[in-house]
Amino acid sequence: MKIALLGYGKMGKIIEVIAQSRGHEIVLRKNSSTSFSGLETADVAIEFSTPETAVSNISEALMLGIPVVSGTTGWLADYHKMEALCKEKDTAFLYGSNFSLGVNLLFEINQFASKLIGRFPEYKIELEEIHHTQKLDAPSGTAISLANQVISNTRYDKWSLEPTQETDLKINAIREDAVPGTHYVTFSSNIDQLQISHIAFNREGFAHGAVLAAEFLNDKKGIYTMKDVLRLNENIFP
Ligand SMILES: NC(=O)C1=CN([C@@H]2O[C@H](COP(=O)(O)OP(=O)(O)OC[C@H]3O[C@@H](n4cnc5c(N)ncnc54)[C@H](OP(=O)(O)O)[C@@H]3O)[C@@H](O)[C@H]2O)C=CC1
Ligand SMILES: O=C(O)C1=N[C@H](C(=O)O)C[C@H](O)C1
Repeated sequence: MKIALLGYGKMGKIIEVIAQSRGHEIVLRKNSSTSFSGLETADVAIEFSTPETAVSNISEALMLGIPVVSGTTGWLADYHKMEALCKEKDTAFLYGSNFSLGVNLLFEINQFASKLIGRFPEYKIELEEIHHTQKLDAPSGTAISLANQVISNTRYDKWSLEPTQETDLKINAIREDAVPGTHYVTFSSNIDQLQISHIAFNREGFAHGAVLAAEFLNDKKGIYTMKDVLRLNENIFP
């Protein structure tokens, strides 16, 4: 498969290594100062750039009818525009706030835990994410995905970095040198605490998931998520 990398920073460089080890060819490595030359030859584009440049990068590929896997966070206010463009160009699009297997399993556990524990008002719910100091957005895309799950299952109605109402779900965003990505969801009462978490030891899980998503999207049309790639829609209980 011929892959265009839209964004060639920390993630783009690890994705390159994993893609090549799986027999794929990189036909474009785009950063802030290079052109889109070579994009037209790609079977699929993998986009990890910046919140400000994600929409233009994704649009450029979709306009050419090239399927796009996007992992950039902090641009989701425009998600519906990319969905519409994908449908108009009859191609494929997959966005994931987090491509690691571990976090996608955490999403399944959080869906269940928030539905179950959210029935008991004595438990207050809070989120915390810790990332490296170069990260441009806060809170993380993953924390927003986790928060949206809590909000759809509990009394909380919106997330906030500085909550003012009882129904605001607090997200604590911490920046520390060199942390690849840590997330906690904590359920606390006056007498005890339950907690679920994911701690990434490096960026390989994100990059591996992105390459799996690109392989999945190669022959598809439509809008997909990591649930489709990892077949998490299938009922695992007999
Ligand atoms: N979904 C997931 O699983 C994960 C998502 N992410 C997200 O991915 C994004 C990228 O992360 P990361 O690789 O760590 O960030 P980096 O800052 O290391 O890399 C960003 C890259 O984007 C490039 N860039 C800037 N402008 C453009 C442009 N106009 N067109 C193309 N590329 C451009 C930069 O180029 P230059 O160097 O020239 O400035 C740089 O190469 C972030 O939003 C992050 O939150 C990160 C990890 C996992
Ligand atoms: O910027 C990062 O590094 C990461 N970004 C993603 C996010 O915002 O959730 C995924 C991962 O946590 C690393």
